Amino acid sequence: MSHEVMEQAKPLSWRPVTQSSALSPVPSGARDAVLKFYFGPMDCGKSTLALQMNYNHARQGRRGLVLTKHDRSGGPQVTSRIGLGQDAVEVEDGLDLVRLVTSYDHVDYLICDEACFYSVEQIEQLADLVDEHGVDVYAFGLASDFRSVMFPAAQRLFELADEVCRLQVEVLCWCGRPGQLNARVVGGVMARTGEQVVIGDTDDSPVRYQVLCRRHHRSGRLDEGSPADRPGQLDEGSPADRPGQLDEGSPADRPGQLDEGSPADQPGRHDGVLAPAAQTAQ
Ligand SMILES: Nc1ncnc2c1ncn2[C@@H]1O[C@H](COP(=O)(O)OP(=O)(O)O)[C@@H](O)[C@H]1O
Ligand SMILES: Cc1cn([C@H]2C[C@H](O)[C@@H](COP(=O)(O)O)O2)c(=O)[nH]c1=O
Repeated sequence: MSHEVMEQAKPLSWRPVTQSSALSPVPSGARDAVLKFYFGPMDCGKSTLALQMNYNHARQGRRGLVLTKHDRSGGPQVTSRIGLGQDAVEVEDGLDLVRLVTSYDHVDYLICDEACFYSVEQIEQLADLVDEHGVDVYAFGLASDFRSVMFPAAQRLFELADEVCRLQVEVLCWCGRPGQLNARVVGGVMARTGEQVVIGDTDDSPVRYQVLCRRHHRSGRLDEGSPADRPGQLDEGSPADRPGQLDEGSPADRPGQLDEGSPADQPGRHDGVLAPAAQTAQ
């Protein structure tokens, strides 16, 4: 273990258990270790839950490490929009997580925020830590990017985790449906191509992210007033465009009934930053 890694690896969480706690102390190795992945769109409370879980494990006398990569704050920390924060180990490219953890005396659990940005190799190392070292791993992150394509690390977590859990704290699309996917909005237009990783927020920056339901992520409609940005997609006038207003006759209402000719009908087809949809809405 290099000196540099040891320097990074300070944030070991542990608190003496006190009588006033409602939570019982938990002995190390009380059960099989687990790999859990909590996912959801931006702003759905992933980092908040990560910090809460760290707090609870630590106050039950367990020793944990908090890891992150590319937190919006720019520092090696986990920050939540609700105002909580905690120093963390930055998971640099090439950091060996097994070596990191085994350089400590004893670690019961890991909190891994922004796990979607880790390498696939690092996800394998997390599984090794669970299976061979009895360390509980709680990973948090986006499942998919702005194109609705899975991050490689998230995909590996879906494949390997003992449990995956979709978080939803009523982060809604503008239409009222549950927010599921993140749009990247560049100069007011939804991007369909670009770098997979661009750190940002859901504020009103020139490059920002917006949480949408699947329907409006696919059609590219960013608000009630804007028409869809893809040919053949639903627009404001369509009865199928609001929850509870589904029109049985509309081809877009049913999985498997989509019109093959429409680019938006084919998952995985992302044809560039589309023109604002005045040109394309029906
Ligand atoms: N002032 C506030 N009061 C209550 N909850 C808040 C406040 N600010 C933010 N939140 C909560 O924090 C959530 C975002 O949490 P955060 O952990 O930053 O999300 P994520 O890591 O998934 O992007 C929001 O959905 C909201 O529930
Ligand atoms: C969709 C998407 C997001 N990102 C970045 C933007 C933010 O910095 C993080 C997500 O943070 P949060 O804790 O979930 O709010 O991911 C990205 O780089 N690429 C994308 O496609």
